[in-house]
Amino acid sequence: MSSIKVECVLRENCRCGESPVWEEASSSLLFVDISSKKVCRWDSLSKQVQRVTLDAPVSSVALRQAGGYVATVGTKFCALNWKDESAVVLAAVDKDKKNNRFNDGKVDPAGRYFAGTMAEETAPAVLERRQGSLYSLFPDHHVEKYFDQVDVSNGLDWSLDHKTFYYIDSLSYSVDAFDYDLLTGKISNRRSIYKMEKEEHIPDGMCIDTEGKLWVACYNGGRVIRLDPETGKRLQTVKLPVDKTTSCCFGGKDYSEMYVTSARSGVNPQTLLQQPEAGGIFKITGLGVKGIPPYPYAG
Ligand SMILES: O=C(O)[C@H](O)[C@@H](O)[C@H](O)[C@H](O)CO
Ligand SMILES: [Zn+2]
Repeated sequence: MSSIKVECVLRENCRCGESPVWEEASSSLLFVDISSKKVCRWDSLSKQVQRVTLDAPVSSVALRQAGGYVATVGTKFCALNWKDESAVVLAAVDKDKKNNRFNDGKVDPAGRYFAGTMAEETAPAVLERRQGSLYSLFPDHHVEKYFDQVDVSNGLDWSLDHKTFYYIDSLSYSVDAFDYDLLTGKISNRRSIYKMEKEEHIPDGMCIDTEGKLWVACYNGGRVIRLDPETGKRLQTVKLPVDKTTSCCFGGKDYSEMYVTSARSGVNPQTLLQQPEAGGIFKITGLGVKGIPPYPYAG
């Protein structure tokens, strides 16, 4: 008997909600609205939202060990001071690609901030292809580039033993794995561990659970799917009441709840009537599996 419950906890009307991150210290969910250039923090206790608007599309946010946050803003890795709403540039990438911006990002278990880029879209999933690259910002603020030729750099996470890096380039319709060397931050041996089914549409954001299984938000698919990276099999599908589900993370008490972001951009007017919560933040309870706390950026 399933007791899975999906509820819209915040009707934020995000144009492109992304990068949900649980901040345990404040019982809050951080997320971004990329095209609105906003970082948001939803307090799960008071239900209040604080919003900080930056001067360029902000595609991911992460905790910072020193306090405050880091975010990918335009093509820059930035430190974000929440109180005075200021962003300080730590490093810039893709300087020769004026039409590029960062997309999804996440911190690795050693405190490096990984994020990839893409060409700006003219419509959802319509863009100049192979313009993106994957980077990471080390704690000393130097940047390493892993590879280029990326279409839409998206979901990423690490296995529980830190020996595998999982990565999604959305338009490949594949979830990939690499061997990961935590000590050096190097990746190698790329392979696909899951190919999307037609009705699952585009793989977007991703997170891992305490059993080492991957959860992938399916853009246009209105669902999150649970994958076994060892067997390459889909284990579970949880449907949401909006099509453009963009990313997911665990949070809440003991990381037993899942939070899912969504997008409103590109949803046509008729669909919006049936999906008024498009662009909202959803909470899934009763999954029976937990997540792990996000790693903070160590620099
Ligand atoms: O949310 C993101 O990661 C991108 O910025 C979005 O624009 C969509 O996911 C993309 O269109 C699907 O490929
Ligand atoms: Zn994404």
